[in-house]
Amino acid sequence: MLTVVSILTTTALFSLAMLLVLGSLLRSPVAGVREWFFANLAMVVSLPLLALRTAIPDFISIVVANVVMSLAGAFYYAGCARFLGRPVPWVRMLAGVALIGIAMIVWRYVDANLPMRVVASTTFNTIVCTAIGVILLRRRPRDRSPYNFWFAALMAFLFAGTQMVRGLYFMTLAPDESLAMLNSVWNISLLTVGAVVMPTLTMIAVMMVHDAMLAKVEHALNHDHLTGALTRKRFESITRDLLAAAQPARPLVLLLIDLDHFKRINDTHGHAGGDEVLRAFVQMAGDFVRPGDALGRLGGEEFGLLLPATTAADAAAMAESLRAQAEGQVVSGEFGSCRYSISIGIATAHWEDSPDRFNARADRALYAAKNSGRNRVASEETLPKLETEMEMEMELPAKAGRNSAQA
Ligand SMILES: Nc1nc2c(ncn2[C@@H]2O[C@H](COP(=O)(O)OP(=O)(O)OP(=O)(O)O)[C@@H](O)[C@H]2O)c(=O)[nH]1
Repeated sequence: MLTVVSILTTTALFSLAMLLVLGSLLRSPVAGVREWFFANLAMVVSLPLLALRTAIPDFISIVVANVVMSLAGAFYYAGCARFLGRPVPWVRMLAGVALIGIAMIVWRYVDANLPMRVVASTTFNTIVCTAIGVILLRRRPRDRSPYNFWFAALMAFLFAGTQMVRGLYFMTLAPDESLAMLNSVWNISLLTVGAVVMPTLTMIAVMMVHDAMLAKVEHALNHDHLTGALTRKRFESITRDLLAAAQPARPLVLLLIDLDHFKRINDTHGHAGGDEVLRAFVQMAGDFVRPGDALGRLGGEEFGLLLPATTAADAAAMAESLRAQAEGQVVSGEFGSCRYSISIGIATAHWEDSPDRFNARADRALYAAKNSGRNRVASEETLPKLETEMEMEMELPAKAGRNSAQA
């Protein structure tokens, strides 16, 4: 038969297992793991102390055990806050834990009252668990699957609910110190629900940590480490998707952007100076990127900007303003300071375009922009029409050829 001791012992063993799992994640760079680890450690310490009631001094099994158990809730909340990049209200939480300690001392040594001790600890748990559910739902990252966050929040609300009901139930009992009231069917049922919730919350925390690590890996795979722009592979995959979805009413435009005379910048300011210019350009271009647009680094100093649902006229205006902004930008750093300019080729997707052909048409425009003196914008639509693929291939020299021809 289930007793308070058997429930506390089982939960302590669950928490120990989760502690070991969290231990394996302590070295991960994800914020919050350390606090969740301490939350479980507090559970592992406090539950046996509660279970040892009558076998050890009351001060340990009542005051210390309840304070440490309250710390578990506070640490769990702190883990969530840190995981979500929010400040941890340590002062308020530790004040709450101190109040629990005072309540335990008063209702054990001044006015012995077991029901009021249960009410005090369940009130604290209800508040902390509600706060956990709220922060998880309100602050969850919008670019990740909401599943873990809803799951954890529902568990936190379930725990808050059972704690509240348990507190209300004990409020109806007469002041007493008889442990028999702990073994009532009501208390055992509510404790059983509570017993699965804390280890489950930790399991979800582990799922959230894995998801956060996956997000970091995905970000590293899809973004160029120097500039933060999308990688060429990711950019090409977005191009394919957007091309497939493009319609005459929602034209797709590609800007191919190349920094002018970048070799000279490297030669004058060193490779580190060149890197700084690349970073500054992407940061500046980021201000032009609207939700749904995609900016990728396609090679050394060549970038692509995809503009879905954009007319050729709007794209040309954006390109011109980007060019003017680059021309006016002064990049400074340890290397000194320098100016740079960009050339831009524009192409609007045709319904029959393959990604390669779309790119080649924008590249043709970029070549025209470079050829006519650099620091310009050229649109493929304004160039003489080419009839065949072969003509396009002949028209487009390899980039190296283009550069040497223009140097
Ligand atoms: N600093 C830095 N330089 C790079 C990077 N990737 C490529 N480069 C340099 O970029 C330069 C590109 O030179 P070119 O292709 O000749 O082009 P360009 O000098 O910009 O000439 P145009 O494009 O014709 O205006 C080369 O010197 C590469 O070494 C990078 O990540 N950092």
